[in-house]
Formats: sequence, C-alpha cells, structure tokens
Amino acid sequence: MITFEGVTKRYGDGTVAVDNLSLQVPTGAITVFVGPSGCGKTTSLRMINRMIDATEGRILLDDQDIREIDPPTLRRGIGYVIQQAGLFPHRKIVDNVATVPYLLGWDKKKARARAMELLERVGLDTKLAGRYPFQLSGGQQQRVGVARALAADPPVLLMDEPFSAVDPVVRASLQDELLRLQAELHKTIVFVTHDIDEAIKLGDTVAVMRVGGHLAQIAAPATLLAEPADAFVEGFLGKDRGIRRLSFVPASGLAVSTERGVPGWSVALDENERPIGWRRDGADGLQPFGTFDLKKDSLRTALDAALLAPPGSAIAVDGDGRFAGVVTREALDEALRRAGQVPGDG
Ligand SMILES: Nc1ncnc2c1ncn2[C@@H]1O[C@H](COP(=O)(O)OP(=O)(O)OP(=O)(O)O)[C@@H](O)[C@H]1O
Repeated sequence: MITFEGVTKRYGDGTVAVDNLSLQVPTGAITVFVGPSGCGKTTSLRMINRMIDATEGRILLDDQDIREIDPPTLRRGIGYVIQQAGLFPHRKIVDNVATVPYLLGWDKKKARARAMELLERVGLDTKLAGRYPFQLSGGQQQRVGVARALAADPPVLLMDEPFSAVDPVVRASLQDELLRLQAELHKTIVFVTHDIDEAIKLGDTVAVMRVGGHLAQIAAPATLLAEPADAFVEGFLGKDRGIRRLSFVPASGLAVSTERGVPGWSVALDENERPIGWRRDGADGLQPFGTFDLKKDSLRTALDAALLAPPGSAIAVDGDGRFAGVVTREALDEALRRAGQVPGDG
C-alpha cells in the first residue's frame, strides 16, 4: 500500500503542483491518476520514488515514510516506465532490459537470460533482442520499456503516460498486454494518463485530479461512471456514461433461451455450431448478427450484439464461439432495468 498523507508540492517559483493530496494506492492493483494537463499527475507520481520531494505531508510505502529510505534503495523496489520508453539508444534491446540487473551486480549471463524471459513475457519476439532501439517501432519500444521496468521484479511499478506516443491500435494492444501481465504479476501499479478511457479500462481505482493538484474523486471506474462527485468529474468523464457503465456489468446474469431463434427468426449455424447469421422465416439469405461470450463479456457487448441484428436479439456463444442460446429484447430490457439503466422504469 502506498499512502499519501496531506502531500503538497510547491515548486521554487511558487507553483503549487499538488495541494494537500491524501489517498491510498492499494497493493497488487492498478491505480490510475487522471486529469487535464498540468493538474499535478506527474509530480504526484515522481514523489513516490523521490525523483521529486514533497514540500509538506508524507508518503508511506507499506507504513514506512519514504523519506527514511535512501533514494537508490527505494528505487530498486520501484520500476519506472515513461512515455517513449526512454531506452538507452546505444545499447542493444537485451542490455536495455538488463540495465537494473547489471546495476544490482548480477552476472551477465543471468541478467541476459532474465531479459530474454521478460521480452517474451511482454509479447516481443526475442529475435529483436540484438537490435538497437531505433530499429524498433514505437509500440515495440514501449514493450521493451515495460520489460526493463520489470527486470528486477519490483513490487511497485510507476507508469507515466507510457502508451501516449503510439497509434490507437497499438495503444489498445499495449493496454491489453498490461492487463494480461498484471493478472499474472499482481504488481502495485500507479499509472498516469490524461485519457479517461484509458483510465477506465486499466484502473482498479481511478483518481481524478483537477488543476491545482486537487483530488476531485477517487473510486472504482464503475462507481465513477455511476456517481461522479461533481460537475467537473462528470464533464471530464464525457458523454455516454450510462452505456459505458454497462461494461462493468457481466453478461452472465442475462436470461438465455436455448431455442435457436425468436418468433419469425432463426439462428443459422455452420457445421461447427458457430452462428453465421439470422434467417427470417420463409426468406432466403442471412441477415447481420452479433454475438457475445456468455462467460466473459459484459452487458454492453450483449446489447451491442442485439443492436446489430434485425430481430433485436443477441446470440450467446461459448468460449469456442459455438451457439449457446439467444437473449431476447425483453431479457435485455430486464437486465438493463436491473442495472439501473432505464430511468423511471422498474
Ligand atoms: N520544475 C517545475 N517548476 C515549476 N513548476 C513546475 C515544475 N514542474 C511542473 N511544474 C508545474 O506544476 C504543475 C503540475 O505539473 P505536472 O507535470 O505534475 O502535471 P501533469 O498533470 O503531469 O501534466 P501533463 O499531463 O501536461 O503532463 C503544472 O502547472 C506545471 O507547470
């Protein structure tokens, strides 16, 4: 657990970058600091590894005041990933990743073996290990940055806008990769971004900050979307809060009919029992369809699957994509009502 207790940072010129910040970063989870440019996110992050020292208040790492830990020792337990990876340009990828193990005095063979293992872990082809950073794409460099931060297996990871410099497709895959890694590693991660969608996707907890270094709200994403604390948070979250909130409601609660259709329509399957379309009774040809995984997907995905199909019903599939049933418009309406999404009804 990392605890901020009344932390203020006043820079030399009088700028108050962070103002009396108190919050807790739980162990083994991702906490995202999000807010507009200049609200004090980076300053808050860098105070954790003492790249910046607080002016007032204190920060505790598992109950110990970080001012009592000398910065090199503190940083050994804290990985740090920044925008554009910050790799050493004249070192090969493998040696970039092995930087901290080398500093810790590991022998070269062991450090390189660890680096190769980590490259694989972050989803990089180990054939790239002998290249230099300029010979990699932006997304690949970011993965190397993450691998390097993980090299000494630190319990804490600080990530400052690590995925901002890559295109949206690569960014989404880096986010997915981080979530996959985190499911294995359970690090205590503090992640800074100005992108609220990234915050909601990645954060177990999201701390919304406003300019002047004030904490506007700290909550789980679903709570933030359902109950923004004030007009600033509501505005920052943007539109479609109701729909976005459905991403946090599992589809598994939906009533599924095992009939292979709804009145007037049937579901067409291929030889492997996988849906290929909706067929209107008495008509030729297939109509568009949408599916959702009953075990893994959210109510939002199920709703989307229904909206894509002319009968207005969603097709449920199992983990292998095989037909598992149909969710009718009525069943969806009922689930939406339960999720509190239809105001004034039920
Ligand atoms: N060394 C410094 N001296 C004076 N003011 C600074 C210094 N570093 C940052 N600031 C100011 O402190 C405030 C917070 O900066 P910080 O970098 O923490 O914000 P941020 O939320 O991370 O912003 P961004 O999203 O633009 O990176 C800003 O007003 C910034 O101009």
